[in-house]
This record gives sequence, structure tokens and C-alpha cells, in this order.
Amino acid sequence: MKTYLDLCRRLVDEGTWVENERTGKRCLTVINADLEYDVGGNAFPLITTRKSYWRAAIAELLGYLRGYSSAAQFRAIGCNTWNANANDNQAWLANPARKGEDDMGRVYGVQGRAWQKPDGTGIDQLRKIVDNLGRGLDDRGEILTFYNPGEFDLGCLRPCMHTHTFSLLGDTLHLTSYQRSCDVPLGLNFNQIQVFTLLALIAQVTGHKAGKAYHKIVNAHIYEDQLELMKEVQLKREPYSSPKLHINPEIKTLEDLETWVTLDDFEIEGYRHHEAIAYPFSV
Ligand SMILES: Nc1nc(=O)c2c([nH]1)NC[C@@H]1CN(c3ccc(C(=O)N[C@@H](CCC(=O)O)C(=O)O)cc3)CN21
Ligand SMILES: O=c1ccn([C@H]2C[C@H](O)[C@@H](COP(=O)(O)O)O2)c(=O)[nH]1
Repeated sequence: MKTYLDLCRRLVDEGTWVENERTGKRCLTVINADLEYDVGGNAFPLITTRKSYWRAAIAELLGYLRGYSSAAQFRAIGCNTWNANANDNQAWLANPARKGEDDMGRVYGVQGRAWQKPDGTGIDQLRKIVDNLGRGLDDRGEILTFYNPGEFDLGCLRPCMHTHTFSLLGDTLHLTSYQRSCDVPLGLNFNQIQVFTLLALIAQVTGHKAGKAYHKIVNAHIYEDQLELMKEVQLKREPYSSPKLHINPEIKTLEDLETWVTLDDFEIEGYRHHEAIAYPFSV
């Protein structure tokens, strides 16, 4: 929580205004932020200075791990975050690659589970990582990347948190996650949860202890219409201590994650938070 608040404070105090053509809004922006989460120690990085809808963030991660490509699939597991980008984004609505209502195209999990090779066959990046780590092997290339410039025009949004690298040291698994663009009031709350939970889940299904997760952000920003709420409301609140995340120990394989796991398999212990803040969302 402290590094999160430091980043919010740094944005407000030292940020530079940058015009964003895609959304037509200005963003107060800083470059480079390094966040670190103690997954082994179960210090769940949940925002306490406002209410966090943490379940939707875990559902979104689950959808990525399953390779979902439709906002309807995300809604069905308890996550509404892709409705706007799939259905209200003018550039995507005009794109001939869009296959109708709710289609997100070849984004995130589609690249992670079915990266297309020139010969038409697919690469399942996550399966390879889980298989290697499961037998104790880290080939120094245990990389899950959603960033496929050759297919940007086939999806509604370029991935923001685009690459996850797993590292095995002895029997402890670590994760380094890279994010090119971060909406600090809205997206970061979700992304922190996802980095932490991704390491916890992959450690569990590969039979290792979870260690540290390193979250590296390049462009961190606040949209102009979010600034007042951040400065005058959220940053004036005192944080509470971190809650703990409990994951159903019956989740033992990647197939479990793909088939029967739901949000009921995740519980939070000791989440004390301030009131919700409804930040504006930019499509
Ligand atoms: N401008 C922008 N910011 C983002 O954070 C973002 C995008 N676009 N597009 C793609 C995904 C979608 N993500 C989202 C979208 C919406 C919320 C959101 O509205 N969160 C609210 C309530 C969530 C709920 O009720 O479930 C929040 O208060 O956190 C969060 C992340 C993250 N990404
Ligand atoms: O996981 C996510 C996904 C998206 N975001 C934010 C970051 C930006 O504000 C927008 C994406 O816009 P681009 O023009 O493609 O950079 O969505 C996030 O913070 N986390």
C-alpha cells in the first residue's frame, strides 16, 4: 500500500501533462515505477484507501488464463471491465475484424494460449510454462507475453500488462510483470491484484512456494477527470493494513483453472477499507 500511495503522490506532485490522442483526454504522467509484492508472506496488495472490487480483478485474470476473447465470457464469470472496450470503442466498432457484439478480438489470453504461427498452428505459452515449472525446470525463458504487434489490428486494445516472466530459484517461484501503460486510479488496483494472484496460482499448480512478484510499470498516469478525486479524496485518507488472500487448495492443475474454478475459490481475510470512489473511466 505504501508504494501505491507513493506513486499516486508522485503523480500529483511531479507528473507532466500529456495529451492522449486515443481517448481525447490529458493525462498527468510519470515514467517508471517499480512495485514489489511479498506473495510468500501473503501481504495481499489491496487498496484500502477506497473499496476495491477485487473479485472482478481475479475474474479478469482467470479469463486471461483461459484465453477468453469475448466480453460476454468475462461477464459470465463476474467481470464487467471489457464491456466498454468491446462495445463502445469507436475505432474497434469500425474495424472489420470485429466479429460482432462483445467480441474483443485477438487480445491478452488469446495470444497467451493460441499465439498464431505463420503455418496456421498455435502456440500455448502458458501450457509450456506450467509443464516446465511443474518438473522443476526454468529455461530462463518462462515468458507469457500478450504483446503481438503483428495482430494489434485484430484486437480492441493493445495489452497494458503485457508480459509475465516466471523464475524458479530452488523451490521458490518468482514473477516479474511488465506494464506499458497504467491508469493509476482504476487499472492499477486491478493489476496489483492480478500480479500477486498470478504468482500465487502458478506456484500452487506447479507445486512450488511463492516468492516475490515484481511489477514494472513504464507510463503511469491519471486522466484529467480523475485528478480531483485522487487529490482531494483518496490521498487524504489513512491506509489500513494489508488483508490476506486464501485460494482453495484443491486447485492443483492448469485444467482446474480452465474448468471448474470460480470466484468462490478465493477469499479475503481482514479487508478493512474506506468508502468506494467512482472514478471516471476513459474508453
Ligand atoms: N481507461 C482504461 N483504464 C483501465 O484501467 C482499463 C482500460 N481503460 N481498458 C481495459 C481494461 C479494463 N480495466 C478496467 C475497467 C474498468 C474498471 C472499473 O470500472 N473499476 C471500478 C469498478 C469495478 C466493478 O464494479 O467491478 C473500480 O472502482 O475499481 C477497472 C479496470 C482495466 N483496463
Ligand atoms: O490492465 C490494464 C489495462 C488497461 N489499463 C489502462 C491504461 C490506459 O489508461 C488504458 C489503455 O490505453 P492505451 O492507449 O492502450 O495505453 O487502459 C490499465 O491500467 N491496466
